[in-house]
Amino acid sequence: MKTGLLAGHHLLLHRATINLNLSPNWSTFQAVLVHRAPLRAHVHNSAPKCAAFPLEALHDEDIMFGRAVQAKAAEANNNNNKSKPGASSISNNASLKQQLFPSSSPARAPSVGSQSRTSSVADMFKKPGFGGTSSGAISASSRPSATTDPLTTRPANSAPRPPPNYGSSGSGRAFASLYNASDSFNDTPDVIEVSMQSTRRPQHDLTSSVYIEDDDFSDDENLDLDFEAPSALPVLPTGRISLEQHRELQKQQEEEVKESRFREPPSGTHTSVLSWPESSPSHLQPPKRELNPPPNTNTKHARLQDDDFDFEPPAAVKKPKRELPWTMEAESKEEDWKHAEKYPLEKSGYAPTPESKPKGSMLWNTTASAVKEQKKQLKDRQKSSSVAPKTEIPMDEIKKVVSSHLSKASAITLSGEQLHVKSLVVEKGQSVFFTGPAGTGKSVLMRAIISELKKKFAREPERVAVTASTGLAACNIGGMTLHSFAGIGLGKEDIQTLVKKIRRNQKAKTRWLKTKVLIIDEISMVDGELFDKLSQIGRIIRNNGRPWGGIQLVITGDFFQLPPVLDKDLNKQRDVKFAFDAATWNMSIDHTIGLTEVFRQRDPEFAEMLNEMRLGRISDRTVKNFQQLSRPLAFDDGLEVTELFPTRNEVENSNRQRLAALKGKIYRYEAYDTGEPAVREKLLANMMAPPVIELKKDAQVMLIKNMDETLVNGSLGTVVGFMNEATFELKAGSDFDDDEDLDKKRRIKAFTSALSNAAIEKGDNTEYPLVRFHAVDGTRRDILCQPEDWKVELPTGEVQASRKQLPLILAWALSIHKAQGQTLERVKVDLGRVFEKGQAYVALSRATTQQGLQVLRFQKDKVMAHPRVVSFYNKLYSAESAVMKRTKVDQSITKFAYKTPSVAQAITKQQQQRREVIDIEDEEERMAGYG
Ligand SMILES: Nc1ncnc2c1ncn2[C@@H]1O[C@H](COP(=O)(O)OP(=O)(O)OP(=O)(O)O)[C@@H](O)[C@H]1O
Repeated sequence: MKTGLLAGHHLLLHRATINLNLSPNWSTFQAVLVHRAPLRAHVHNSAPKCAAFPLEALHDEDIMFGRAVQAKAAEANNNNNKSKPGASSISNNASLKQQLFPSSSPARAPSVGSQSRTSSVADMFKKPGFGGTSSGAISASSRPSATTDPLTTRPANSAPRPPPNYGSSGSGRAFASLYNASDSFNDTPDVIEVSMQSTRRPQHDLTSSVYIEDDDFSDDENLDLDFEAPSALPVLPTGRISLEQHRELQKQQEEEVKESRFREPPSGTHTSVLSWPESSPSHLQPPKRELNPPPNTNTKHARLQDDDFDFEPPAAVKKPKRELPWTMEAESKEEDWKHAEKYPLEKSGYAPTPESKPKGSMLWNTTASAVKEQKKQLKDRQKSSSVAPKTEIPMDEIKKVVSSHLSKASAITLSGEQLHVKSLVVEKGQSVFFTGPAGTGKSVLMRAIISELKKKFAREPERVAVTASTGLAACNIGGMTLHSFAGIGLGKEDIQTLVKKIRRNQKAKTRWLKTKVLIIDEISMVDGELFDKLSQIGRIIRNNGRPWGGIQLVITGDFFQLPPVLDKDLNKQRDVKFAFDAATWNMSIDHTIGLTEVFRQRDPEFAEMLNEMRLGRISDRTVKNFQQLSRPLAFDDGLEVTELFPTRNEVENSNRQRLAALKGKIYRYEAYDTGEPAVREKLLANMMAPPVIELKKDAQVMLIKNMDETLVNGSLGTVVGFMNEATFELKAGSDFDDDEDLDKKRRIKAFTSALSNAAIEKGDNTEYPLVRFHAVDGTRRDILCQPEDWKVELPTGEVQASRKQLPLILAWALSIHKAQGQTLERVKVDLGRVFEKGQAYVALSRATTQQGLQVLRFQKDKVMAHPRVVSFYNKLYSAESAVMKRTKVDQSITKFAYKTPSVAQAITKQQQQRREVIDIEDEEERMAGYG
């Protein structure tokens, strides 16, 4: 239905651009027209290449870019203050604060942010490349490649870009690398309320400005309709209603439908708010009274996700059930059980009080087999009542109690700088790159952002695309790889071919069109060429001249960690190209933010040692300290040391030996794979979940799927036993704290016993590992690990292979690659075989303390930082420091970052280090030696 609407809108657009004498009643058309207007304007101005511009001549897109900016410039020029050079430099100072490391001064962010955005627009327009007047405080040279040819990049190892001119500021060089904010790329408002005669639109005569080519209609559906649901959607009745009430309601709705169908639009105006594309006319009416608001179910089962209980349809839609779950089997729908199987406690979500039976189940309406079934149920119920208490238990209460018992893990509270980033992304809709040393909470922050964005776009989940550079990292945040998102396969072809490929792939195309926010995790492993390609593809597929076609980017990672994996065949000729080397990097991001508070290592000395490693500037003292960490680790609390190796073979050997050394029965779990046998094996070869996993009691394991906020991919645990689901529920029900309400204990115990019986009767007696996890917030949680699904999607979007397996791997040993992103309390690293830049830093920075770290064969020259990465961060830090000096915000930063004395100390040290970095001009040269 939606597709039909999309195509319809677009068709109207074409009609409109040819002939403006269109019916004014089509509000949706107006919105589309406005949305597309800048593009059409461009099409006119670069007319002869209308259809071919994105594919044949990339520099034409710059023109498009320029045109879009020009339109904005007209607005900006109206504001004299902003366009005067003096005013520009003042606002640049302000914008500098905001854009460099705005996390440093969150309190100032809102006002400064708005100022900076305004000034940056003005500056942007003044660039010669954009066709505006050119006396801006930022010279065009600050972004030479952007204004001439966005895809022409300088050679990987060439000299840094020429420093921009910031007037009197001596620190402008750094500013260049960070100067990203630009209002010229602002999103048009989501709800567009505009007249056809709007003066805000560019002064183009649309009737004569458009060249329509034969194939111009071929991508009619390629519209990004940024609809916003009307503010007043009807609320479905959620409580029980009488038959009369129901009839009354129905009548009322029918009348409304009739009315709205024949209602004439107000005459003399072409302005109207977009309607929800899939809504019936009645949806445009104010909401009906809510008869019975749904119960507020905030508590969760330990294994449930945030919104698990949101699946429940309103009571008026889904028939409330009075029977306890184990008596419902015969009549429950397949979906109910699927869901219940996944989340056992969902079974308890039934209303306890009798409900009037639906028509079909009345006695006089019932078939003989149904009567038989009812008798059976009655019998079952009587049987259960020998276990369950006589009085029926309110299931909501049970659910609440069980959940509160099981989810004891408390959520992490975000720090000030993390909150600031979240607000920039979620509330202000800015494109942000947040970075920082290992352990500064980038992943935690990203998870929080994703969760907020999912809430924000709850009605249109497809608006948020969660991706990461590698499958492993993607798995970590519940997303897909950037390649999969884009539908480009390996992405080796040129842009033109890739665009064709995507257009043939309906799912990928839809993803590109629907996505409003694109999350990219572990950016350090994204190739710069790929970044540029995707930015261009976004512009083409979405028919939008802004970078990435106007998609908001949320990017994180630390370029000092693992670099992109080079394709041995294709990239023999060139050095690694980081995402920040991409020609479109600066223009794609509004804010670059450095997180400074290290959470993983609370010991300032250790944090400093790691920071030296990160920068590749290791003092003799630090070398000595690391060498002293070669002693063996010994603990008697059951948690074993995790060994990190550079290669997979080393990892497998180590795990095999450790398992063999354990006594006890082996439990073997074979994966259930699907897919064409010919390709299945290959596709599933790199999957984190192994084809077979053998476990024993006391085996050390790592969770490879996210369960909730604190039990995440990477959580380490120990197998404490094996049991079936029913036994586990029984344990959960009986194993309460002493201070729990006795009555509740009794109820839960009764409930879980009954559940246990039901499961056994169902014949589900498989024993799964019960794992005691060490959650990321420091709590311990016992989880019965049952099989989960992993899927491999082809670029066509089809699932080509899947695997069902326990979400566990043996974790005495891990590869450094797999360990990226993890926090480990006991780590042993042998640096002897480290071969990649950033590898040693990733490995050692997994540890939380020196006491929990053993390092073998530490050599200074094994610790390599890429010189261009060093240079990139030098610019960030020196730019930030310049702002700090100029605005004297040091004190506020210290205050802002202050948490505990030890952390404050660490922060102060980091600040000192940052200032040191400013003065190491020759450091880059020294670093080049590592190349
Ligand atoms: N606001 C916070 N309060 C308390 N602990 C936090 C906070 N943010 C992160 N942490 C903890 O710090 C540790 C590191 O967090 P996280 O893995 O998100 O860091 P990171 O920057 O992604 O590290 P890396 O770059 O190594 O992947 C985790 O144990 C996490 O629970």
